[in-house]
Amino acid sequence: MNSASACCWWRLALPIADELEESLIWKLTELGISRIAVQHVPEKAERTLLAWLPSSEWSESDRDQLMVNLRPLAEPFGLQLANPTWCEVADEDWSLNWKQHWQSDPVGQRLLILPAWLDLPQEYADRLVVRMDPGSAFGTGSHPSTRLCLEALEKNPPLGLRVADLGCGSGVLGFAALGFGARQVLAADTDSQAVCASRANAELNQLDLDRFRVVHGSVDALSAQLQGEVVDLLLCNILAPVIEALASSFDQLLSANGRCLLSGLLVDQAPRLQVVLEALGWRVNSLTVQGCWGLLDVSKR
Ligand SMILES: C[S@@+](CC[C@H](N)C(=O)[O-])C[C@H]1O[C@@H](n2cnc3c(N)ncnc32)[C@H](O)[C@@H]1O
Repeated sequence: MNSASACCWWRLALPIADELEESLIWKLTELGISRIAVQHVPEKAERTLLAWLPSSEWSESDRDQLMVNLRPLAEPFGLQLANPTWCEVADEDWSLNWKQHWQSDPVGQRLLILPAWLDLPQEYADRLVVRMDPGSAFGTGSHPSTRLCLEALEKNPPLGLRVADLGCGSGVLGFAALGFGARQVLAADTDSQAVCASRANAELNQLDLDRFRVVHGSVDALSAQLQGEVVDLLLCNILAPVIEALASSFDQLLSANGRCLLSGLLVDQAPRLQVVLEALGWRVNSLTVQGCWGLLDVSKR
């Protein structure tokens, strides 16, 4: 094996069954791995989960341990994980891979997520187009937790609202919110690559700073940007334990009638999160489910 180098990545390639895709992506994200792609090969009816890990941070024993952590996820489905293939690749491999496998993606009835390098397909000419070049940030719109938010925004458009997007990734939720009528979006992410990707995508969608602004950090960074003002809607697609840890600070960001769309939780985690949120004084309006993922719509009481 090559020695680890700071500019290279370990690329994991793991053939998977359809039903394992969501829980494996969830587990990888929980373990701090956000550079993930799934290759679909329709003619072969199979898919391969790809993940990129910085070589300098993942020793051979760390990678073995990662597989030990992933294997139990197949058990509830009566499946076994295939053997992974690891290879060391250069930085550009990540984005090249996206470009090969990412297609225009209609979401709901009105939205189209369109990769930056593709032309608008004629059949979607009447859709609201969000152009994206996700770089290495999560958020192509294809993950169920993202789709749940996008569909909720379409169903209940944030007309004239000021919106915050916490954990913005590539910025996709904020751009869709603006497309569905939001007045302004303030976004934040703790991953500096996500901040860069969101800025680049804002430019791609020709949004100026009055409408879309992104900052590095979390709730505190949003608060600092707001300078005592508030938003009407908070979008937060992060994992349940993170939402749980941050929930007590959401209140300061929101207006008296404020609402939150909280995604990134597994359906099994919803009851616990609901109890935590209610204890903090939030009213849970609905739980929407897609596969094993859930979205909670909550508002101030
Ligand atoms: C699941 S991705 C969601 C990306 C995008 N909003 C979407 O819906 O597709 C979660 C994002 O939250 C960011 N994140 C994780 N913990 C965070 C925190 N405490 N505050 C702000 N961002 C956080 C991650 O860096 C990642 O970009």
